[in-house]
Amino acid sequence: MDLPKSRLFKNLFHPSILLLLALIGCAYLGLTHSNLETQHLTMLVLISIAILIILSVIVNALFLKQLNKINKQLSSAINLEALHSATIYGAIRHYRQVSRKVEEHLQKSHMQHTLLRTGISDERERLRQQMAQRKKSLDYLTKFQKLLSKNFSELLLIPADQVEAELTETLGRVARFMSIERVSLFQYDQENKQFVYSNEWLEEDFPSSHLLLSKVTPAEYPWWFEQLSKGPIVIESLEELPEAAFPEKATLANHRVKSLIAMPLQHNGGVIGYITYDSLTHKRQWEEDEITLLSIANALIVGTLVNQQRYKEIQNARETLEIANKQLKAITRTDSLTGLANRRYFDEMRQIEFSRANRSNQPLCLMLCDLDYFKRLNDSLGHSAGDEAIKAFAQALEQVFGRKSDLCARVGGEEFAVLLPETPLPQAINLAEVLRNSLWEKAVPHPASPIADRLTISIGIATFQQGNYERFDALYSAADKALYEAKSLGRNRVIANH
Ligand SMILES: Nc1nc2c(ncn2[C@@H]2O[C@H](COP(=O)(O)OP(=O)(O)OP(=O)(O)O)[C@@H](O)[C@H]2O)c(=O)[nH]1
Repeated sequence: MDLPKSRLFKNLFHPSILLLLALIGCAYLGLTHSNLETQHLTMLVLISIAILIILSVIVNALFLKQLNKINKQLSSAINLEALHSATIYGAIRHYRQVSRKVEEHLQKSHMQHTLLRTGISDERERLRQQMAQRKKSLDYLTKFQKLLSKNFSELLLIPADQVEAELTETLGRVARFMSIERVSLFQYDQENKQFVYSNEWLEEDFPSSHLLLSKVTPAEYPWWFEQLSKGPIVIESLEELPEAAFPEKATLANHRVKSLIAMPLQHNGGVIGYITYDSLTHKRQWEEDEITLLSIANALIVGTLVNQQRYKEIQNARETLEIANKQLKAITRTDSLTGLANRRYFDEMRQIEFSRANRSNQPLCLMLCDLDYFKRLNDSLGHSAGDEAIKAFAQALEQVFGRKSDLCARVGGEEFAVLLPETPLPQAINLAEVLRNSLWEKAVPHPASPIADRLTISIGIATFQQGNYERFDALYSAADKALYEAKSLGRNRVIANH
């Protein structure tokens, strides 16, 4: 390999060459211009220098050999074409190349390392944010879970007649927690085969679903009800609805719904209702855990509604039973032909009224009425005409005795009794006359009567006052006695037992 001229020139002034030249000069002067002793000393120095030079050449050769070896190793290490240099210069040049490549490699590695470090710190930041987000979401879900379990378990415990209002409040609490603006509950109406709005909670100033839609039939929204039969409907945006859901899309848009969750209320394998949780202000990405928690809440709502339904059924049954009891009681107290009180009820009431009159020291009048020659009416006009005549007299009784406290009863075939609490005798006699005239005015035909062309009545009256009778039976006997007297005196009259 040829050295460039500049390097050749530089090498001529290398210190070792200059030193060699200085030594040769000194040797020449020592050998030519000195005595024998000095010449010997000079020779000794020259021989020493020669040995040193030989040693230096050997060391140099060994160094070069070693250098070549390292050179080969480095070349193969960095995948360069193997260089073979016999000179230090070649080796150094090669080393520079190698070191440049090594430096480039290191720089590249450093850059990669820097990039890697940046990547790791980005990833760490991403993970940190992800963890913070997850923690936030977990906190939210934990609070949500607490809210649901507290509110809905309370709902199961409150009396069924208070559930209606409390359920709306509970749904409102859930809505506020989820930051949504409307929750609506629709329940299945078995009779009309439709879902009917039953409860709704609304954030202020937001439109009610109920005003737009109070009942929904599966025939109108087949897609909706098919989805509900499978599970919750989760809509993040109305745009994602399939074509088959066009009526639903139109209705939801009309209801200003941006996103919603609809939870079916399932019981005994059927859908008994559903709840819609509507976001009206913005599109929502619902969390899967939110839906899971709402499903748990749903089970509690179903339990509440089923309880409430049972309560209503029991209430209805109780009311029906009460009505039936009242009817039964009325039947047992009423005379079927006239609708007046019957003998049994009269017997129940007479003692009560007698005791009351006794206690309050108020007069109590008893009026006994008996239709005149009634057997003859039956015989002449027939039994049904007799029944009609009895009914006509019952009507007259009801017209004359309008006070609630007055008790008119049919106590025998054609015998009637009237109990008049807090009624003095003269007033009772007047009323009896009014009654007698009222029957006369009705002109119920009685062709077989020997005293008139129509049905007439005989009335006997007795009054309990100031303890004049010890027992009701005595009062009754007195009235009966007066009636007997009215009959004896020719009938169609009023007789009072004074
Ligand atoms: N049609 C009809 N007749 C009845 C009913 N209950 C009783 N009677 C009849 O009423 C009649 C009562 O007759 P009596 O007790 O002899 O008295 P009367 O014929 O009214 O004669 P006086 O009372 O003396 O005026 C009987 O013939 C009974 O059969 C009834 O529910 N319907």
